[in-house]
Amino acid sequence: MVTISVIGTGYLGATHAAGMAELGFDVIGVDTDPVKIRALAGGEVPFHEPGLPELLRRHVQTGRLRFTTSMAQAAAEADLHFVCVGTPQSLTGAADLSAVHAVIAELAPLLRRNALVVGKSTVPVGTAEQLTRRIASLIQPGIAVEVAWNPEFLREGHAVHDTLHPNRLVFGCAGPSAEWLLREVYARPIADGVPVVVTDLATAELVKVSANAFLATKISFINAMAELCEAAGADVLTLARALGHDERIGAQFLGAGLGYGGGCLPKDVRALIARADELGSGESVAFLRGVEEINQRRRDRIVAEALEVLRGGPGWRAGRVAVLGAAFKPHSDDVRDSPALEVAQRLHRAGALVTVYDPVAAVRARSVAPQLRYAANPHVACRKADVVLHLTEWPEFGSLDPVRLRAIVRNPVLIDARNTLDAARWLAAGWEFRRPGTVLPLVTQDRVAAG
Ligand SMILES: NC(=O)c1ccc[n+]([C@@H]2O[C@H](COP(=O)([O-])OP(=O)(O)OC[C@H]3O[C@@H](n4cnc5c(N)ncnc54)[C@H](O)[C@@H]3O)[C@@H](O)[C@H]2O)c1
Ligand SMILES: O=c1ccn([C@@H]2O[C@H](COP(=O)(O)OP(=O)(O)O[C@H]3O[C@H](CO)[C@@H](O)[C@H](O)[C@H]3O)[C@@H](O)[C@H]2O)c(=O)[nH]1
Repeated sequence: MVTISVIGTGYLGATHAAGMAELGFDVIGVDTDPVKIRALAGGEVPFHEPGLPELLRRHVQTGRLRFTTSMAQAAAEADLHFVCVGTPQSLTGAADLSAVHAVIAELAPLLRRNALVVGKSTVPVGTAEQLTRRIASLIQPGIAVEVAWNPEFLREGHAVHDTLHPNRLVFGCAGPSAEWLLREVYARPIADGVPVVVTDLATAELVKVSANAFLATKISFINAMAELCEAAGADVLTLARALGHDERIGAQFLGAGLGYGGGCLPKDVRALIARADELGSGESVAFLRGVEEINQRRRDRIVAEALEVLRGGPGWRAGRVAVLGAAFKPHSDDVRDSPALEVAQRLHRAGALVTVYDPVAAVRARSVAPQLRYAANPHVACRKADVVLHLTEWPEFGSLDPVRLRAIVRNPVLIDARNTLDAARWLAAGWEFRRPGTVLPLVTQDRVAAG
């Protein structure tokens, strides 16, 4: 059985390493961050991901899953190396590939036996071919090292499930031996019926970014419709439900609200635009600039609405804003390009006293936005608030008691920027309930039969 290394043990790599151990392989996780490696080796996941601590601990205890900062150890022991390092946005909008190149520069000269290097990081099309040439120039004579691309589609907050039960596997291969080895690694999900798409390196790289660009487009489409609904007095929630019943459209990713954020969709859309420009194909993806603009307008919209409430209310001089949610989405503590945190920071810059509550992301949020106040629970966050903003749809916000909260705030105005709260409950408790792009329950035109 092959031994696997997973290089880069962040959100993707730590989950993938534990997933590979669950599939029965001996796995070595490698990272340059000694603090992260110490935590993982001790069975601690340094971020919030449901189900991952249990999986990690189980396999650290069996000894099947080990962690090290030593690339030499990974090179010596593993036959297959998954590259899972970050590819953040650079100043130009293009992907910053320095970590990927650093891995190859360190790993390739250390290899003493044939190996398969499998990219999982999200990269611009053409990267794998470039790395193939680079590896060939760095390896010892007499050994064969192949490059394959196996993009990852996991969602944060559902990462363990998505790793063990992906909805498809994509293998970008330059030759048959890579495909054979990848089929061995994923034998269990393949036996469970997960479809496999085997293709060339470039197509595999492009599948990943185009999937994210498509998801971003779907979100911006429904947010554009929300703008139109607002202008026309129509209801985007009903519109989305009616659209979603059409199987050709599908109900997922039609959640209108504050728009997309996180460590993937925003940067991958920008990187795709940048790469298409480099390839002389900028025109083909010109619409993605519109997708981005719509997404940015959602944040602008909520900031403007909160300021409007503050200006009209009693506490404008040092208006108090309660922000519910800091993570870019629920079930994650990731605050990379978080719409919630951007709105909170912009209101702070505008002079408001902003207090944020998030069930798990407060520590990370504080490290990037220390100027904001953080509360230990939603009730403390809402104390004397002039406006309450619902910016990340954590399930616990759905069970807040609007009657109790009304007694705590100074001005009972709630902006539900994620469109998931039960408007009727808040209205019945005497709140001014705002939900851009929607018609509030008493006058709803929804005639779609329940179910
Ligand atoms: N987060 C996700 O949900 C997700 C899902 C699919 C794909 N991806 C893609 O996976 C890649 C990683 O994303 P992430 O969210 O896990 O990022 P991350 O920042 O959480 O993790 C990256 C890790 O790589 C490590 N690293 C950097 N340079 C290194 C080096 N030279 N050697 C070894 N380790 C090194 C960092 O210390 C860090 O722990 C990105 O390309 C991302 O687009 C992420
Ligand atoms: O209807 C929706 C669905 C999502 N979002 C927002 O879109 C963002 C991204 O959500 P999601 O895609 O669930 O989160 P990620 O964990 O970033 O996952 C995306 O990015 C990963 C990294 O590339 C990919 O692997 C996944 O397939 C892809 O869904 C979040 O801010 C959500 O709040 C909406 O606004 N409306």
